[in-house]
Amino acid sequence: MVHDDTVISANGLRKVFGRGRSEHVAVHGASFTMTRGRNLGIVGESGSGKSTLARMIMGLERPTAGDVVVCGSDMTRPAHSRSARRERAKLTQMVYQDPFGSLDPRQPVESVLREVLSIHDSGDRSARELRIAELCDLVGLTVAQRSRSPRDLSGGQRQRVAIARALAVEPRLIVLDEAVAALDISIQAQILNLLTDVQDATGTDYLLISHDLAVVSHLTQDVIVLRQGEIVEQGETRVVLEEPQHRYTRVLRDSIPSQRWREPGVLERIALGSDG
Ligand SMILES: Nc1ncnc2c1ncn2[C@@H]1O[C@H](COP(=O)(O)OP(=O)(O)OP(=O)(O)O)[C@@H](O)[C@H]1O
Repeated sequence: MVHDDTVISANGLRKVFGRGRSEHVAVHGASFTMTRGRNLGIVGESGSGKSTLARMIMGLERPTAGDVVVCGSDMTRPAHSRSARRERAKLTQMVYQDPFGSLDPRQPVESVLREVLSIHDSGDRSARELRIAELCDLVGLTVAQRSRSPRDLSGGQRQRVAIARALAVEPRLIVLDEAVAALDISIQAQILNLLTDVQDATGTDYLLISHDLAVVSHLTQDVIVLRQGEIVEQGETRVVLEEPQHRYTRVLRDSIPSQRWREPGVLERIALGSDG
């Protein structure tokens, strides 16, 4: 049964690519629930099916079997009409590892946001300009940075633009697909802190795909562990990381050289420059 506070309800989600001898099962019957106010992490090594699972949740990949409902909307069916696609965009937005996945390198930041707002927002021109300023303030882009294009910004600034672009639509859920993986550790910490502030301000929930358990433990309350397309463990992030029940989770956890995910607040300390 789907409750009002259910953000994602996935039942037996399965994805098979190719046919015959080239058939590959990327996701084997994944079932789980994500609840409002509890960010969910999906962890697993490269090729374990994290992005395929996320793409099915967003309605970008059609499942071979099973179904997924996001905030009451069935994402299994293709969204053919423009209004259906617009409705879907208001449910979920994605922030990628490479911001150029959602940004034109040459389009100035303000123009990116203006375009998104004009598609999704019925407000007038002056309301849109106010909203652009509000979004840039929220993600910490200076006035000078707003008139630049993404190719003239740093990696961290570009990720701020990608986050502002996602927020412009006021989605119920933001999917962060390795969104901080390409950033230096101190910039990574700044963006994670920004994501926490944005969540406090907007109430958007996050689905976080990451191979980095420090990032997962910083931002999520619940976690799913994927191995070769199968969920081998799921539960509260703290419990799963502290007391993994599955051997694969232990291997993932122990493969982090410094075990730094254990230290509460380690990312904040790095961001503040007080971590040795
Ligand atoms: N369009 C596709 N056609 C065929 N195989 C695919 C396709 N997309 C993904 N796969 C395969 O499905 C498996 C899961 O891929 P997926 O990208 O979901 O993994 P991932 O866990 O996100 O990996 P990474 O962390 O490296 O991004 C991989 O073996 C991949 O090669």
